[in-house]
Amino acid sequence: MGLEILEPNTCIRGCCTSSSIPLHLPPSSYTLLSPIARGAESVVYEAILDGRKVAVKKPVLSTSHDLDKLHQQLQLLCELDHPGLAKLLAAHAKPPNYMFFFEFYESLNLAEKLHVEEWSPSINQVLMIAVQLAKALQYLHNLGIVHRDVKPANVLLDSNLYPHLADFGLAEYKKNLKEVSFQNWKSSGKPTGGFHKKNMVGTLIYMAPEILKKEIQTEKSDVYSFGITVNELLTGVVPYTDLRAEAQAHTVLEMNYTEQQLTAAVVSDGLRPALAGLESGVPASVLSLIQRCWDANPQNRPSFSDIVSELDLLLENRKSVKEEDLLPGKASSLQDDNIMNRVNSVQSYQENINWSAQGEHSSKITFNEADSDMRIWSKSRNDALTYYPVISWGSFATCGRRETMEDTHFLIPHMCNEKDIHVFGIFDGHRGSAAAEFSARALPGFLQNLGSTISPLNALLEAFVRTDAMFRNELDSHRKSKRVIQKDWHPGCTAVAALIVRNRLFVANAGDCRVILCRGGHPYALSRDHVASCLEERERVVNAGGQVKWQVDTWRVGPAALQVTRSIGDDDLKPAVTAEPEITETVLSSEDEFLVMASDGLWDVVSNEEAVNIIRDTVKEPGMCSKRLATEAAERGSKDNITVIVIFLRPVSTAERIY
Ligand SMILES: Nc1ncnc2c1ncn2[C@@H]1O[C@H](COP(=O)(O)OP(=O)(O)OP(=O)(O)O)[C@@H](O)[C@H]1O
Ligand SMILES: [Mn+2]
Ligand SMILES: [Mn+2]
Repeated sequence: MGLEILEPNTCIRGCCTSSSIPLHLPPSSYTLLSPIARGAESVVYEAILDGRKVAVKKPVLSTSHDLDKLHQQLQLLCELDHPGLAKLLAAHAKPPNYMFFFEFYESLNLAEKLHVEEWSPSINQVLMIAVQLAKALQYLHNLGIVHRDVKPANVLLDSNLYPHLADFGLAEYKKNLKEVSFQNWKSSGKPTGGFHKKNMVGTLIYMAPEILKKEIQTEKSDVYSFGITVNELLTGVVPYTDLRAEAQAHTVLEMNYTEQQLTAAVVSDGLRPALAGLESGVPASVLSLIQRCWDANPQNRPSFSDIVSELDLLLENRKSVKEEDLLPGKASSLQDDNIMNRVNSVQSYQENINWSAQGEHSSKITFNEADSDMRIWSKSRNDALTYYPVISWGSFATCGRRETMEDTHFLIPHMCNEKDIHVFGIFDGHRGSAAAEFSARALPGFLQNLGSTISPLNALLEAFVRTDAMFRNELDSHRKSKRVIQKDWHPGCTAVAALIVRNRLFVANAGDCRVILCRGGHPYALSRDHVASCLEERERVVNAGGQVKWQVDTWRVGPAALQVTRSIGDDDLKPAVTAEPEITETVLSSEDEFLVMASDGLWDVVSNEEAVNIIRDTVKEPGMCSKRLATEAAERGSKDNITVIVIFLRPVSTAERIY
């Protein structure tokens, strides 16, 4: 088998030539099958060429500039021959159908492999891929070529999971780089991949600061992108998202960063993706290499020949442990497997800790002394004269546009079989859902146990504080028992609880969930948002020894860059980020219509007034009202989890229920 080269083997302009790659093909020699990818600048098809499966890239040509670019890319591709680069087999370089025929790489691109297939490579697999990529880039740089679009989506894997760098759409000779304006770059630097969820900024996240600053780029810009890519391989996390890294959730997440904000943070604040953790078994030398690769100053970044020799040396050392396992595509070395197995089992255990059950259990064991028959908050003598609300309740919770659900809630009407005592709560987790899951069980448990001994207000206060202490305690003991290995994992949650004891309503809040009361048709906030943008809270945090900094777009607390200033958990930020709630007490009367409790996913996009208005024209059924509010918030673009509880405080007429 072999493709015939028809002389003269040049493109129509005569600028591209090759002695080995055919540059025009008779239509009978190939068959286009289905498209496999559609970019802004090309469509890639599966195809058969001379009996063999290939990938055909058909550039979108809309301007003469596109044609110039195509010829430039073809000239470049004709020059290249390296096992780490996607191999050009043939081209059709004549109008009207310009096509590039590439070797077909069957195991997806690295971005899909990591984030769609959720592949987690062993450390040795990462190192193998890194060194092959580095060699391919070293080869390019030696030819004076800068790739300028190094990212996982442009790394194609073959059946052995051996990487091949593809997509030379932005590649340039270094000597021409000065003439390439940022404008050109930007127009083709579009986001890739359907899995690339909403607030991601595509290619931007792999771009070196000097490019973002629109300064002149050098081959060291590829080194930066390489560093980001290798870290993504190790963490499995799309840079600057919390896709799979609970540990960094609040840092960049709340975050719906705009492109400008992210750019500003990368350029001026030195923001980088969360570095892979040592505990995952990554050699420290690799972490240091990644950090040098993404150094803000291009001159401090190593060259690819430095990178290749460092990685080769490292692989050599690991190889001495067990020879044959280092072949590409094969399982990692024994030693590595042991580490990885341990890590994996520990990680899965960590994920498997049932925080809800732990919460339930914790609130029980500490209070076995409490008498379960004791009545909570028993009536005083003149209670007969007071107004009692007649309640109905409902809730709706959705993870919205987020990948994971970190909100939890509980509904406990008629607590301890008391017909006029009810309690409801919402917890909005961050850096994972552990704290929220734990608290949704522990907090009402504590409250019930405390009910027979102290006032409702003090019981709420105590329940918050104890839930927090108990959660941090549990987390600590899991850390000690090595069931939680990520030492830097500090999950937390905000919490709000509404306790109705006959005609008295207590709302306890720590964080940015909110409760409003509709009284006489008007909304009244019964809680205050505890966020660092609130001056009073900021001062409280600072006085308690915490650090508050303006970061990117708002005030944030501590290295974790938390926006909330009170929470359960977050043990890295205690005591400044306190779990002590602010509590309001309201005496209910016949004027009071309903309560709306919700996580910030609602309040970010729906005002108190709007919430009241929406309920006004919704069927008077609390579950429906909750759902309506959450749906409205989602439609308005809330990017967060949304939990809503609606509690009617007086009977609604049948007519109102229907209309
Ligand atoms: N040789 C190949 N074998 C298998 N799949 C391929 C091949 N070439 C490209 N693809 C698939 O098509 C996708 C797009 O290819 P490529 O990056 O070259 O095109 P592009 O239009 O420049 O894309 P981008 O949107 O990244 O600019 C790749 O991510 C890969 O999934
Ligand atoms: Mn691409
Ligand atoms: Mn491209």
